[in-house]
Amino acid sequence: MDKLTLALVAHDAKKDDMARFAAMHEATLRPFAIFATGTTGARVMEHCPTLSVTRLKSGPLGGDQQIGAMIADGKIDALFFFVDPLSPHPHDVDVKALMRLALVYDIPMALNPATAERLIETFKAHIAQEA
Ligand SMILES: O=C(CO)COP(=O)(O)O
Repeated sequence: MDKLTLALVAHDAKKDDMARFAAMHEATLRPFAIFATGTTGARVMEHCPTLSVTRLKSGPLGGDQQIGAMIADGKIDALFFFVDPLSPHPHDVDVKALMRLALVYDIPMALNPATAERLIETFKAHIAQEA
């Protein structure tokens, strides 16, 4: 089976949650190819030294769009996007475009930690199947 590719993205107020989530599931995430927007990727790598994360541009500078383009190209198998619903974002159109493409291409998308915890369980099953 091909290596699955995951995308990690978090708004500033949710980066602690993303770092915690990635650290808690570091062993599960290790076999996957991981792409992240710039600052999210830096935080994840800080907390998870054994993960290899490809960092794209920061979200407001085009990172969300880069991940969206990867989704459109069929290169992302699941999106973990911890969204802050309480703050305005200068690149809100990009945020919406990223979520929209995940919907258009029907890839699993976790927008909060509660959903991410459930989605990651399905990847544990995938790893077990491969072993
Ligand atoms: O802005 C983002 C998502 O919309 C995330 O970008 P950073 O990970 O670079 O902060």
